[in-house]
Amino acid sequence: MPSISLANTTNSSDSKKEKKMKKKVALETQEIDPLMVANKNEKKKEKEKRKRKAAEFDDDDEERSETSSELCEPVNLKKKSKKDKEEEGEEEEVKAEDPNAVTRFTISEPLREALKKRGIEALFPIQARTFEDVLNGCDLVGRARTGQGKTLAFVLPILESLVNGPTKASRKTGYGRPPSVLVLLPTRELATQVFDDFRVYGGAMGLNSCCVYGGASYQPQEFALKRGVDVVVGTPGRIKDHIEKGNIDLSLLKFRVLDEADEMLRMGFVEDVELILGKVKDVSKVQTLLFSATLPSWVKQISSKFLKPTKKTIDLVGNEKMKASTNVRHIVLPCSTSAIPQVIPDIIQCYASGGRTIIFTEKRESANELSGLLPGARALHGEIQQSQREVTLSGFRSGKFLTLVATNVAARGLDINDVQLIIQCEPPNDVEAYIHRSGRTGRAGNSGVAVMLYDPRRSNISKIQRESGVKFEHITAPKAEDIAKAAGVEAAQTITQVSDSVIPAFKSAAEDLLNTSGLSAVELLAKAIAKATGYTEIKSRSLLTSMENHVTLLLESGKPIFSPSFAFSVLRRILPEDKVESVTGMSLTTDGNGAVFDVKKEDVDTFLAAQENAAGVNIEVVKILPSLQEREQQRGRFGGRGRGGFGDRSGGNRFSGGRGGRGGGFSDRRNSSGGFKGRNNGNKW
Ligand SMILES: Nc1ncnc2c1ncn2[C@@H]1O[C@H](COP(=O)(O)OP(=O)(O)OP(=O)(O)O)[C@@H](O)[C@H]1O
Repeated sequence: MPSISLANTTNSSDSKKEKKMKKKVALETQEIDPLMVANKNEKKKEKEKRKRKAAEFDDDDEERSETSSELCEPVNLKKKSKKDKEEEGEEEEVKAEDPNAVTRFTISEPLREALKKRGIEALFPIQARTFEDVLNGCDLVGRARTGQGKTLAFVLPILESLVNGPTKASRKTGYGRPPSVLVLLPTRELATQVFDDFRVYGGAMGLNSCCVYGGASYQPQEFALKRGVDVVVGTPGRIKDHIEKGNIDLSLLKFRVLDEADEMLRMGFVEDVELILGKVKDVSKVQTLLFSATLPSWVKQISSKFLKPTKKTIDLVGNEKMKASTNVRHIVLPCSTSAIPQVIPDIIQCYASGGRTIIFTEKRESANELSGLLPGARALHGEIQQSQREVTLSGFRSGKFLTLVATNVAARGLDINDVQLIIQCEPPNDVEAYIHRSGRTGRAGNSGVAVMLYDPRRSNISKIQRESGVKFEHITAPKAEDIAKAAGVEAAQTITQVSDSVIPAFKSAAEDLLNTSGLSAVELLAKAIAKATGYTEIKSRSLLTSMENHVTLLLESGKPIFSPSFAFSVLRRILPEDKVESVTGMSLTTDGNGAVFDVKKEDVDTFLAAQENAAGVNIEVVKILPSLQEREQQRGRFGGRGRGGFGDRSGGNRFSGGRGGRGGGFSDRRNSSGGFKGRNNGNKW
């Protein structure tokens, strides 16, 4: 059990109080302060910035985006004249000063109203940059960082085109009409989310949409399709099934959209996608749009197969070094597998600002296991029944619980309000996964925090750093005392809210305690608060593996240490075998002159005293974790006596301490699926 219990089943009014309290704590506890206070202040600034952001056109972006526009003649897109604006009144005029104001685009009144209801009065850059091209009939590849509004970048111009624009004339209406728009997405959750945008904004324009995905029953989907819809949103497998059953007729299709295209293709949907796109007889009459935050080069090659040669590319990331969200604090924290369940509640306490947290694991079993260990958390992965997945996601969205433990099934596209913190239990296999996972926070101009846990001996964070352009902040696990302080202030606040009416009932017990305990009233109250927070024992954490009641030591032998086995041999010369055996996490320092490792707190004195047994050997307690060599640098050096396996302290469950076994699942990346193959439940999420 974690030593700190989390009250993460609060409702939204509680969460407001929580946030207030956290700010107070932040001002009182120095280690945590800068993060929280900065977060809050940043948020305020972010809000103001967000307004400005929508208005910004980056000249560099202009240069970065390639365009080829021969076939794309502008239609009906003149900006409003001064006279028009005068007629619409002063308020409209002020908004129109914003170059990305909705009023400056060919967006009709009902759509404008629907946007306004959702608080959108200006387009984000990717939307502003692609709007005219899509409305003009261009095929388009669109790329912008996570959370920058790529969905509306295709939804808005498509709707305008269908209702008032170039595709209006040839669009069929009435009962049994075939769809005009087909949107393909990799996951059901994402399909539902994008469908919701089409439902709301399309509904405002008098257009009908339906959503089709595997795991749900066919009948309602068939019924909707037969009745006739304008927009079909769904996952490739189920859409293919409907096409083959004759439920979807693509003969009058005007738009096809591949959202999160790289993921769809990576998941093994290539054949389904090709088959679906191949069903369109006359491709010259169909516009194809492809959007993602990540477009690996192999996707660009594939896109040239599906999109016209005259396609436009609007790439707001381009060759910029930073590919991940710039609104997110990207943090790494060393942590052994067995310490993960204990460390996560502390990270949430310090970095979630009372908001939602998504924790990513590599495997489904790990998501199940971890969600069982974290109070109030729920799991989401591909093996969970669709109906339950929907319940879980909607519970998370509505704030019924604040911690979601998910596999990559939640990495892409999910847009959930107030996700403040992302925790990745280990570095993902590819940089795209890092970019999308961390992008579940810091959306639409808000700020967020992404913490990635790693084992220095096994993980390679510099590859992700290099490829994503992220400059990671290195921290160690929040200190127990700070967490206790934070939790204590929260509990104290809760106690003051307890009704005075309970006092008479508990007064005599309190008096007895005061008279017999030998403690002062303040000391007793401190214990009561500790009990209330579930934090009855202060445990120290090691800097290297974040394990409770362990201490990180540095070994130097007066000459370079080339391998962990050499470090072990030095220890063996000066310490009994059982003490050497108890060492965990042996890692080499980047300068090659030392090795750091964890020992049990009660063994620290033995290790420090042992240095007297050999000249030139120095052992000391580490105050600040030095820079460590990564897996690549240490590869092949862990041979010595089979030591150094990641799971060497994993026992019964994959998170708890104890010896024996690699632990599998959570800890062993070599057991992981190594790819997302197959459709629907065929993938390993
Ligand atoms: N013009 C706008 N003004 C304010 N908010 C907006 C605007 N456009 C989109 N949003 C909001 O921004 C959030 C992120 O949008 P969206 O999910 O489309 O991002 P995305 O770029 O597709 O992200 P990802 O790459 O993670 O899928 C949504 O909550 C959306 O409602």
